[in-house]
Amino acid sequence: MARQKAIAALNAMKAIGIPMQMAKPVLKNLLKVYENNWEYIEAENYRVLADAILDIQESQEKDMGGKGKDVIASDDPEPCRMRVRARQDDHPPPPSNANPNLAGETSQKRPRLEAGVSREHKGDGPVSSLRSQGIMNDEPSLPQPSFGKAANQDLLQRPLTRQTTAEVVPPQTCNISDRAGQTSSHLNHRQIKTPNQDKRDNSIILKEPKVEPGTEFLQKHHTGNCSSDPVSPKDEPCEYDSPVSETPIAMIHPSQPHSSGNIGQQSCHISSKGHSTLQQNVDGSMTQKGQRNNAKESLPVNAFTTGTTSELLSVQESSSFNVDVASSDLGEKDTLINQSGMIQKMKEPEIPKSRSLTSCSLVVVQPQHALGRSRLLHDVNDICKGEERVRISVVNEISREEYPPSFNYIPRNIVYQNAYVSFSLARIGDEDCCADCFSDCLAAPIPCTCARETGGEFAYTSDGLMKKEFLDECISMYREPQKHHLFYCKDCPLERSKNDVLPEACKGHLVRKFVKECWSKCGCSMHCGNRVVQRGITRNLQVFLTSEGKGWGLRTLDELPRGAFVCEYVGEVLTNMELYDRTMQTTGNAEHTYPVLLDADWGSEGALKDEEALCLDATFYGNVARFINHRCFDANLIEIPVEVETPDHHYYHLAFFTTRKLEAFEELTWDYGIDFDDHEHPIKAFKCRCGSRFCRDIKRRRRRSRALVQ
Ligand SMILES: C[S@@+](CC[C@H](N)C(=O)[O-])C[C@H]1O[C@@H](n2cnc3c(N)ncnc32)[C@H](O)[C@@H]1O
Repeated sequence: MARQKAIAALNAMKAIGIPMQMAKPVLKNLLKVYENNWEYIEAENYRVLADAILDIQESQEKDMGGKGKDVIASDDPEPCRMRVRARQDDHPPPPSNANPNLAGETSQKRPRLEAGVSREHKGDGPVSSLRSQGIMNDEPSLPQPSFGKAANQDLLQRPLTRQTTAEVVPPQTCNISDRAGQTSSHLNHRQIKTPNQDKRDNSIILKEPKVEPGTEFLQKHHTGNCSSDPVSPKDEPCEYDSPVSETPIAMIHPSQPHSSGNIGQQSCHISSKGHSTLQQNVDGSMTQKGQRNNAKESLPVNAFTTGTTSELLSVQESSSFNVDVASSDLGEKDTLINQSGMIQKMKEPEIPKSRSLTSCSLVVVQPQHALGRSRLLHDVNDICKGEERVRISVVNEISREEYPPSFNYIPRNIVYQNAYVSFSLARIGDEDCCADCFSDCLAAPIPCTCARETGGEFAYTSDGLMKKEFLDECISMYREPQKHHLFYCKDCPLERSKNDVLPEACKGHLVRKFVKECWSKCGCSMHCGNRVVQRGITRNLQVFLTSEGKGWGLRTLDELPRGAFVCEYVGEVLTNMELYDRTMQTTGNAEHTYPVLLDADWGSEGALKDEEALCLDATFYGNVARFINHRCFDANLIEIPVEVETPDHHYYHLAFFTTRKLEAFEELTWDYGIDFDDHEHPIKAFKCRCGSRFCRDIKRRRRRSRALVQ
């Protein structure tokens, strides 16, 4: 509840132009001052909050000799403590539950704006916009808090008569705060409840019946006049209790394509010279990545383009390590390439300085236009734009002229901005590599040090599959998390990101099994059997429009054995704080992909800093995994953490392996871990059409129907 209130407050500030980073620490202090009495903070559309921010802004401007109008408060609330003001007695009294220790020091004094400091002349700052919207009046009618010890005392010296609710002007409905619930940060963490999160919430939804080995739910559909006669997923037939009205976002397309041009985005393709990763080429040979690929043309990508999709993209035959870097909406380049070939963003106005650029490997600028717009810019013959070793086609056998919304295809994760992901060789100690190995580690008589994460045994067979025992344990961990170990942070970065003001206690993180692959500092070759995920996609896959109304999906074109690596979940690496900010800014259109929390082994790293609490978001930059639809419980893929370039357990690759043998043309599915029972969640989960007999959503709907009948 407090979290939602905090989000609503921050949203209200945002609506009047006060960035969240500025509002957060002030709100935090206000809550202390008012002892979490939201009534006062919410009154008059968060008037006290806006006033307090203004005070700080004024104070900072004053401290800077009036020069700095655009001072942005850092996360450190220290500056808030710098001023103590006395207000005149024209305001209602403070909350009665204010610090009882100071109750004796009653005074009629109350904090106020400094005499002679007019808020009116502050010109174009957020608060003047507030005032222009009629949200702030000149005459304050509520307690005006100051901050810091002295300020607190000053505030608390007022008569301890609690203001009645009648005296408090109820907050007006702010257009943003209505949406706040829907766009709050925790939505993604909570919407995508991993099983461990389910456990955290004491939910019983994961106590699903275990799938009987070999159980299959066959019902084959023929989807249109597909030349290859694809077989639909082996889903059990499943009735839906009402027609689904929600149009999958993926099916929304610009109604009126315009002529091509470059509206709002330029892109350039830059090699990652600074990286020491190896890449296997299509022909199987290895090249050191990092050479500039001049051959690859930058393709302007924008929301409105004419022409057929296949005409619009030139497909590169060679696999390259390119990164799309977008410039700002204004078209100005706001990226730079540093000497080591890394891409860095030059300006990001709303990110506090305290979250400086760390040793990120790559930095991608968020294409601002991308939020919620569609572009018809896919090569239907290869949605990967030549970035993978295989081509992945797009087929639509259901409707005409509809292709997936545009996104930037990336074959590897890329740091958005603040995430701490360091791929330096120096950080890989002897215990994290097998420098003395040669050729294929799997062929050696004794497993090398790289097998340590998997209990001294390699996780892969010599056929490149996940070993049965390892896979079984991973599946059990995912499907029955209650049987496995949970780690509880003392100060949980995930909770901090959801609510910096009043973080809740850690709900627990599942300590999951890891695979450690050999890498560049190891002595073995790229053909070593302990390198599977880093080779990228090798299976023949296809993006297709599902017939069940789930939007686009991904399927295998060939039979796949159990334990086969299919693809990695690739996206932008974000801190959870960034995800919070991003989600606050995005509209509902961004919901078609699901950020994934990278919290598999937080326990091994002690207290994590915000820049180490990471997640992946494939909404704007991602690979084919962004098309994998959800299936409750008995999905045919499972994601397994794989450590490759860094021994850090806060960053790893999330690799999808098959949980059973798959037929050709079966849809690939993955259990997002959504808790369909989570009614408090600000964002409604989609109506699940997974078709599984264990569907949690169908069960929920059945329960609800039964309850209504009784
Ligand atoms: C990661 S995307 C998967 C790709 C998506 N279908 C598309 O067209 O881009 C997740 C979204 O797909 C849809 N989706 C995934 N699984 C679904 C399911 N089991 N039932 C209904 N919709 C589903 C939902 O709209 C969800 O927000």
